[in-house]
Amino acid sequence: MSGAPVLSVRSLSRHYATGGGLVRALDGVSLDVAAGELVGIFGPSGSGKSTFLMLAGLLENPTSGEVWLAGERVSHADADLDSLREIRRKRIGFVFQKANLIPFLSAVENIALGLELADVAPADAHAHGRRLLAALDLVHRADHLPAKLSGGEQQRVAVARALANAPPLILADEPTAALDSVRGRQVMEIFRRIAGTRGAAVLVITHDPRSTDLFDRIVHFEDGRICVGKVDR
Ligand SMILES: Nc1ncnc2c1ncn2[C@@H]1O[C@H](COP(=O)(O)OP(=O)(O)OP(=O)(O)O)[C@@H](O)[C@H]1O
Repeated sequence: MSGAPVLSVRSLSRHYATGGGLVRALDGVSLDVAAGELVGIFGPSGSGKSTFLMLAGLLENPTSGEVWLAGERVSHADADLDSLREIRRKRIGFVFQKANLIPFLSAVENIALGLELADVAPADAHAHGRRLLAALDLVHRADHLPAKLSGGEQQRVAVARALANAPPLILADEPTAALDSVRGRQVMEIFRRIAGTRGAAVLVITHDPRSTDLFDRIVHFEDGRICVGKVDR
């Protein structure tokens, strides 16, 4: 459906039954994110940010509520996670705190791998990987193994890998937490660029208040909910 938000989350909850009682990790969160939007997710530790990203990213089912992608309901309490794998692979790019690159593959091979698994010819996958690395000022490191790259370079490779199949939705969970402020800023600026030039919807969980100027919108989580009154800057 054209015009629909890239991501629409409706009354999403995730509860865990633990020995100590019911944990309401996420408790009725609704949020729409449009194409081209860069949204920052802030909130104290344990406020439900990562849980939200896992559910929005179709990595877990909610206890209740729904996740819609481009106007299509894809996830709900009874959704079959296995059947969501294909949607996840094609339509969502993930970046986590650690780059988690495959150590015995070069930077460009790390990016190309997912494309090759999706039946892109190896030569095309590698050429595309190099183009992405060039866009992130990293093409001179294309043939290096991850161990030869700095933390910031590894994280940029991870961003390139997430972009490889041009997903309309990028979800990043504290992608700059392991980086110094300069490199962290670089990575955040790349997300800004991706939203602006590729029209991707990008959600980034961060604790770093130094990047707030880059976001179109900031959402604050507290106790598994979005803080009303703090939704927009
Ligand atoms: N599998 C689980 N079982 C029980 N409780 C859980 C589980 N996963 C998360 N929680 C709880 O849900 C709440 C929200 O956790 P979540 O990881 O989403 O918070 P967060 O805001 O991402 O925190 P941080 O900033 O520290 O990463 C926390 O109280 C956490 O302990």
